[in-house]
Amino acid sequence: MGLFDKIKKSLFGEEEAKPDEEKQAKEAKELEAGPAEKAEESPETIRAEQPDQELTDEEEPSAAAEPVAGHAADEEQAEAINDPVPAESLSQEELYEKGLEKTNKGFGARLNQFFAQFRTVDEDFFDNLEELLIESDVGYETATDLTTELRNEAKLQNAKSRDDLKKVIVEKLVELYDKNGDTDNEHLRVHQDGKTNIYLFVGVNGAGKTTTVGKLAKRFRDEGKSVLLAAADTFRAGAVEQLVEWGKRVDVPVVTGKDQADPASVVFDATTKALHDQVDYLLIDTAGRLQNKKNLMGELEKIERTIKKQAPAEPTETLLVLDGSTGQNALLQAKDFDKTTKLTGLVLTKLDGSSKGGVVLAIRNEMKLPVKLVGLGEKSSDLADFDAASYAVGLFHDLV
Ligand SMILES: Nc1nc2c(ncn2[C@@H]2O[C@H](COP(=O)(O)OP(=O)(O)OP(=O)(O)O)[C@@H](O)[C@H]2O)c(=O)[nH]1
Repeated sequence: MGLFDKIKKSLFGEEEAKPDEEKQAKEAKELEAGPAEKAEESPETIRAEQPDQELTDEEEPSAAAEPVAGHAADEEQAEAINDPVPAESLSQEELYEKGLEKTNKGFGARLNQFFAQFRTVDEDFFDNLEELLIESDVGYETATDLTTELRNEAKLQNAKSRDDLKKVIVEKLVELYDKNGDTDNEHLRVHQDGKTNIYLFVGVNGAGKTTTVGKLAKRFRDEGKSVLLAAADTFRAGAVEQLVEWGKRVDVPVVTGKDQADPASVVFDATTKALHDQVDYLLIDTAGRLQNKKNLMGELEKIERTIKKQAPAEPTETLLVLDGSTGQNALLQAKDFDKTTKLTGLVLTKLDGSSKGGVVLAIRNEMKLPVKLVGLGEKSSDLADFDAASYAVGLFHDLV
């Protein structure tokens, strides 16, 4: 189903589900019911060799994680990981709608309020709309483009009432996202020749990297793929344990190093193992860092070099994980990280929180970077491929 068919269906309703929708719903169901949710046996934890920092079997794992900004306490995280299989499986549209409830109450409610103030569509209306869009973090350029397009469309469709324009806004948002896209880089890249796919996850503290790696590992395991995780976040105490816990839950081995070990050495060992064992996916979790701290960013460069040296290719994906509630700062993060490690896409997490949502458009418009995955909750099943139509409709479902 095309993007606009989806929007139309959502806006105007449709009696019958189309075949690909049914397929999506079925796939979602299968994903939820996947066998890997409860690991019966602990998978391997592979300790990376640290020639300079030998670790004996007797050594205790690091102390419990200090809560870091954006992090729940350990028990809460364990609880989130141990989510029961939901009684009712959700289709992608339902997952978005449920996940975006809070965002919708923020951004959508503000738009609703705005529409309630204006009865007629005049210049004043468009000026105020532009302001509201800028405040909603879509970015100045995007807000201006969008308002110009809406002005033209309003003329074209002879839309005089505010209600006429509500639907046009959603359509235009999706069109704008689509227009700035690169059709060859919309979804997660996967090697077609059986080579190991290496996904590197980067981002600031607490953005949701470890959680995303865990959720994605579950998805691939449920698809019957072989997966290896690399715990290259040796900086935050507790991060390694958090990933090992995910590994146990989704039955995937994890390569670890000692706390404070050189993350590049963990990546080296993990890449060697992944290539040797010909696993389908190697997912690398890295430490959170401030994008403006040179030495930390240098560490990422080293990790990237390590991968390239071993697998004479780029990482298949270098994904920047962004907290959806960060607003305009997300755009700055994307620009800074892109300078250090060439990004191939974004993961937008915590959209179930009160994210302003608009920043997706700003990043897309300015950096031409696609959002590939979205986090819509803390459970292992709360991960979806980004879908602009579902996103826009989820954002505005009270509005339309
Ligand atoms: N509600 C919600 N919470 C999320 C989502 N993704 C991650 N979280 C939570 O956000 C917190 C931080 O997530 P992590 O995955 O540990 O973040 P990180 O980027 O690995 O953090 P560092 O290791 O410090 O760099 C945890 O409490 C997660 O449970 C999401 O999509 N929705």
